[in-house]
Amino acid sequence: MKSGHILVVDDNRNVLSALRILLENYFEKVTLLTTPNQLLVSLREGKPDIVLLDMNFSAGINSGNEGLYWLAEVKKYDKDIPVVLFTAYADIDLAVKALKEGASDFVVKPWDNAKLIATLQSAYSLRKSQKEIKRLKEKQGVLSRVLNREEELCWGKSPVMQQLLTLIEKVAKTDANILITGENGTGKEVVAREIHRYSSRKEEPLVSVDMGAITESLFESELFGHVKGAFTDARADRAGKFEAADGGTLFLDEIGNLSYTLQAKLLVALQSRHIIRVGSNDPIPVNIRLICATNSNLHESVQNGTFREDLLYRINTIQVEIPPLRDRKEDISLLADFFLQKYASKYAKGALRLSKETVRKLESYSWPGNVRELQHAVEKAVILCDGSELQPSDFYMKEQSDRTGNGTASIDNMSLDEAEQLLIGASLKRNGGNMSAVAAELGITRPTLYSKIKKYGL
Ligand SMILES: Nc1ncnc2c1ncn2[C@@H]1O[C@H](COP(=O)(O)OP(=O)(O)OP(=O)(O)O)[C@@H](O)[C@H]1O
Repeated sequence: MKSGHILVVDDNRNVLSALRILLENYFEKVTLLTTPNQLLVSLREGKPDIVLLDMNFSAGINSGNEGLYWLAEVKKYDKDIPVVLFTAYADIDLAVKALKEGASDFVVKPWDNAKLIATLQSAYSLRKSQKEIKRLKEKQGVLSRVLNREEELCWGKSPVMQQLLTLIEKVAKTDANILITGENGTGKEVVAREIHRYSSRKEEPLVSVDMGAITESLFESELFGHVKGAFTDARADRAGKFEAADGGTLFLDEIGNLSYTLQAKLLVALQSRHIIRVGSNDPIPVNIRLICATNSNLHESVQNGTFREDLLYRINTIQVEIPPLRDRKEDISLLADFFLQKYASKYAKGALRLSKETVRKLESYSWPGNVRELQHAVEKAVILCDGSELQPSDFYMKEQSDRTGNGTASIDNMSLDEAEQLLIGASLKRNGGNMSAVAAELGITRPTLYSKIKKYGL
């Protein structure tokens, strides 16, 4: 099917008639102008996709200056509209000048029909791609505004969290690589989103990759993309997360779980600021701001040879440490109240409050699963409570000894979920939080382990 609108400007009526007959076979609409004086009006009213513009209009003057003048006028009106120039003189200097000034291409008269059509069609394809990119960028802008909308958060009043907030605001404005550390559930991902939201890249995407859930074989394709035919399932070209985050922020969660071999591949991409899609040889430049998070001590991992020192230095220009909830007890009641209001509204429970004894119980618990565990505990209590004041009995927290495997918990009366939770908790403790070791010990994959940790708020 024919598509596209071409505007042809030439003062030779014979040329125009010949072009009309030729071009109408390929384009949906062909507009002809015998003088460039009407060019801007035609651009405004007709909105052509491409312009085919003669270089010389005044009889006897063949300097090409008229063409260059009108080329500049078109570009002033819309810098993206492709302009193909037509000249009777194969003047290479003029062609180079016109291309430098923004012409998409150059055709010499008398023209060869096939070449002229090929030139115009490629200019039209360029126009279509530009329009598509513009449309996608607008869509992405809308989406990122929706996704980056202010999240309802509660930071608490502890000095350590206030300092953390100040640090977040300060570092967000720079392009420095940031390493967020903290136990599971402390809010590392929340902090990464906040840093992105306060940064100059906030209109661009924040792309998260869970390194704990990514398999060794899919790593390169997920991060760097692939070209069609690179492997059996690669049915089309696909961009990876680096490209998706171009202009924005790439958040690599659980970076400590990346194998040594893959760490080297990641480092190459970070150092060169280029990626190469699997199956291709062409480097693609990427402009990303990197934020990583981990619950392990990467300095220790460097010491014991499981994490590359050069990668650590590359990713932690600034380290943001989120303290565990047990070390900021003054925030527990605020957070509990915050989640209480959130879930009371979600589950249409009316006004709810925590009794004094309940607050005491929450504050004296050690919250090994941190904010996530508190959030789950409050949600569960809200769903199950009857009155408007939540009592200690509405909160079921296992003694920490149960979870860590140090105590004398018996599995006789446990559900399958509880036993699983107990086993994972004990293994995590034994292995000092090393996910690979825990997964190996329990005979499950790292992604499975990871999803169970999330599920139980461990
Ligand atoms: N300041 C906060 N205000 C409100 N909710 C929070 C806050 N911090 C964390 N949360 C909530 O706690 C849960 C855990 O947060 P998040 O996923 O950011 O933690 P994490 O440290 O990245 O966890 P993991 O190490 O398991 O990936 C989320 O549901 C999040 O919304």
